[in-house]
Order: sequence, then structure tokens, then C-alpha cells
Amino acid sequence: MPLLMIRHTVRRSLSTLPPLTAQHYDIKRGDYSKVNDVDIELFQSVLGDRVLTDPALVEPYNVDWMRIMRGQSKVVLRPKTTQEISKIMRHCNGRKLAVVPQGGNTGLVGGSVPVFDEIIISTSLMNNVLSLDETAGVLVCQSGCVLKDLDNYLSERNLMMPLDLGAKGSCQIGGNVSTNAGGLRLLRYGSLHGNVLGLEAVLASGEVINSLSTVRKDNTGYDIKQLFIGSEGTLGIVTAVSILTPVRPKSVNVALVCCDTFEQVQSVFVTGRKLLGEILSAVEFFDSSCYQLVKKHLSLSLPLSSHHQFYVLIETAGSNHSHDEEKLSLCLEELMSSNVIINGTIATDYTKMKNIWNCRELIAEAINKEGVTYKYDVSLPLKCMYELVDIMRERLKDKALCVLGYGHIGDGNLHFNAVGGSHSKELLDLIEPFIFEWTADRKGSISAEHGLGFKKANFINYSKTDETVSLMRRFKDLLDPKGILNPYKTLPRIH
Ligand SMILES: O=C(O)CC[C@@H](O)C(=O)O
Ligand SMILES: [Zn+2]
Repeated sequence: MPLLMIRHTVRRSLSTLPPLTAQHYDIKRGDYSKVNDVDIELFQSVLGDRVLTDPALVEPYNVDWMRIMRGQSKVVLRPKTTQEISKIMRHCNGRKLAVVPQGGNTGLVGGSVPVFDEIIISTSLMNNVLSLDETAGVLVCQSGCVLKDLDNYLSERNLMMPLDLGAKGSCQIGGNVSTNAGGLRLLRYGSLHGNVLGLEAVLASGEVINSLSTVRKDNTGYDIKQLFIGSEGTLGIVTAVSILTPVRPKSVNVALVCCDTFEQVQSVFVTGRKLLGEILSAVEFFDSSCYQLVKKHLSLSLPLSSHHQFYVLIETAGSNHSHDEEKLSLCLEELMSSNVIINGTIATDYTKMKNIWNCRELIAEAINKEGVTYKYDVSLPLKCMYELVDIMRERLKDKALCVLGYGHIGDGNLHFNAVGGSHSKELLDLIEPFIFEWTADRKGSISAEHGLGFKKANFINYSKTDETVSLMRRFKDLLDPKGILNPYKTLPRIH
């Protein structure tokens, strides 16, 4: 029996330009069958009226959050149970019908929407909490639970999700796990590879792999769940997750500081780590262009003047409010007296704290309102992280409306965004493959946390060796021999 039914909320983007379809990408449809009436009848026999074929209802599932990619799926399936997914997959595999699993559809690399007419399997109705062990702090839930709903549920029990991201109001835990989402507190709580204790997944054949362990230590051979974390729905459909839930901190403090140079931003991080130690829970940075866009599109009241080059958000999470606040104040004083920061403010109440976080968390939303965005999410050594933005700003001058850099400085993760007035091949060619080469030359990763999806799949070799990609293909062939699960994604496309 489910313990709780939770609500599903949807984040919408307001961009109005028509998204690109497969024709724009010069890629061929795979050798898959087309959905026919007999297939629809079979789906209806399993799901009843949870089969959508009305084009108006299917449309939102075909278009990604950024509204830059559109698939042409004719059918959306909305299962509620693992067994229903298993039956659907058995049929699709037998008929060689391609499918795309979809959670909250908040991905940024085109991984969650169809490219051609893949059947969309939405996990939105799989939103039950299955168990919570409050003593061990282990939650087990279906994959369609919305991240924020889970966190709210846990907060009533003084626990929290180890993961937090801007899309928390719509993204689903199954999507988070499938894409190995990083987010805002990885610095403190670590990645999903460490926090997920177990999962359940349905393979292309319909076989259910129950690896839903709830123990912290399980050293019984190959750790199969790790293969599904970050596989972007290409190896199986994650249907349930078992995850660690840390104790919710009693005291949270947030400061925003501003700097003139990126060297100073790095010093904020180094000093913060040294002086705040174990209570440091997030260090995020954004440049002045981000701040300007947030101001322009979201009319937030900005806590500091908008004329500085860089802003750094520092969060502490601990158990003793006055002690933590004092430590944070001392840290800011030290940064001021050593001329690392120009100004800074500490939020003294929840509203101010939320306002500072909004300035950071809503950057992606503000950028989306500006125009067609070329998004890159790279891991780089801290010392050369912003150099990339400077180089790109020079390279794209006169071609891009706006160039922005922000990200999770504590994780060495830069989000580089360039905004154009419309879809522009010229702009794209100036960015790619240059940005991947530059990143690979510095031993970075071409995807720190967003995944490869459709957009970055063909560039995997900048971050993985031929032998590794070949091994990935062998895993794919083993688990999905007909290649029906999320085709055209993650692995490089062979034309
Ligand atoms: O928009 C982006 O490039 C990053 C989105 C997200 O990962 C964030 O950190 O806000
Ligand atoms: Zn991010």
C-alpha cells in the first residue's frame, strides 16, 4: 500500500520560437516499427484511458523545457505500476517499437523528448512513497515522485532529500537518477552514485531488475544499480528508487558577496572551506550578465547592487544558529579585510534567504526568456573555469545577444550559456566543437551534470576513450539488443 499520494506540478517555459525537429539535425530514423491501431488497443488493455493520442494532449510531452527540440510522437503512455511498464515494454520489444522514458521533462540536453515518433512513457502517475525508515533515514519511492514533494514530505520528519536543484518543483526522482543530476548541494551531500542505495528498473525485454536495496553496505558482487544511474533511460526505465535522506539541518544561513575578478571568486571558495569547515553546504557563483537577466525578466529585488563582475552565494547548514551565523560573519569579515570581496550581505530571515537563492536558482528560467540558448555544462579545474567564458565572449562577440557564466564552483562545474536571437548555425559552429576541445585539453568533462542526451551524444569521445565507448555499446546491446530504449541519445549516433 502506498504511504502517500503526492501532487505533480509543472514548470513551463515561455519562449515562443518554434522548436527544432529531427529534419534540422540531418539524422535518419532508426529501423523501428510504427505504432498501429493494434498496438494502441494493447496499450489500452493494460492502461485503460491512460493512453493519450489526442495531438493537443501529446504536444507538451513532445517539446523540451527549453522549447528548442520537438519530437513527433503520436502516443503517450501513463503507467501507474512497474508491472504495467513491464507489459508495455514486452510488447514494444516484440514489435520493435522505440520508446522514450519521460519524467518531469526538465532536461537540458534533449534526452527526455522523442526525436522522431518514439512512444513516450511518462512516469508522472508513479508518484507514491513506498516506505520511509526514519531510523536509518532511507526513503523508497516510485520514480515519478516530484523532488520538491519528496523534500516537503521528509521535512515534516526532520529529514531532507540529499539533492536540490532549480527544477525541483517539476523534476522527478527517476529522471534525477537516470540523468545523475548534481544540483546545488553536491558539495555537501555527494552525488547520486553515493546516495542511491538501490533501484528497480524495467529492461527493454520487460524483465524487472529489482535492485531496491535499503542497506548502506551491500558488497555482493557487481553494483548493477550504478549502471542505471546516469544512463539516461538507454538501458532501462527506472521505476523505483531507494535513497538516503540526511537529517535536516536546524540552522541554515545564506550570504551573498560580490567580487571584481574570478581569482577573488576562487578565494571566496577557499576561505569559505577553511573557515566554515563542515557547516559549508553550498558555494555557487554567477556573473554580472546572469544578475542582469534575473533582474530584467524576474523582477526580483536584488540584495546587492548589480554593477559587480561576480556574485558568490555561500550557504551554511548546521545545528546551532548563533554559532553558525557568527562563523559566517567572521568569514565575511575576513574576506572584506583581505580585499577578496567588495561587499556582502547575510540573510537574516527566510524571505531574504529565499530571495538570494532565487537570484541563483532562477537564472536558467531568466535566460530562457531572453532567446534561443546554447547551453554547455562542463567540469573544469577551478583556475581556468571562467577563462572559457572570457574566450567565448570574445569569440561570439557580435554574434550572440548575451554570453553568461555561472555554476557550482564548489564542484568545479561551469554552466556556460550563449543566447542568440534565433536558431543559428553560424553561432553553433563557433561554439562546437571548440568548447569540447578546450575542455578536453584541460582534462575536464563535456558534461558535468546535465548528461549527453541528444545534443551532446556525438561528442562523447571528448570525455571517454574509444575502448570505454565500445564497452558502453556492449552493455547497451546486452540490455537492449534491439536498441528501442531512448534511441539517438547518450551513445554517439552511427549514420
Ligand atoms: O541553465 C543551465 O545552464 C544550468 C541549469 C542548472 O543546472 C543550474 O545549475 O541552474
Ligand atoms: Zn547546475
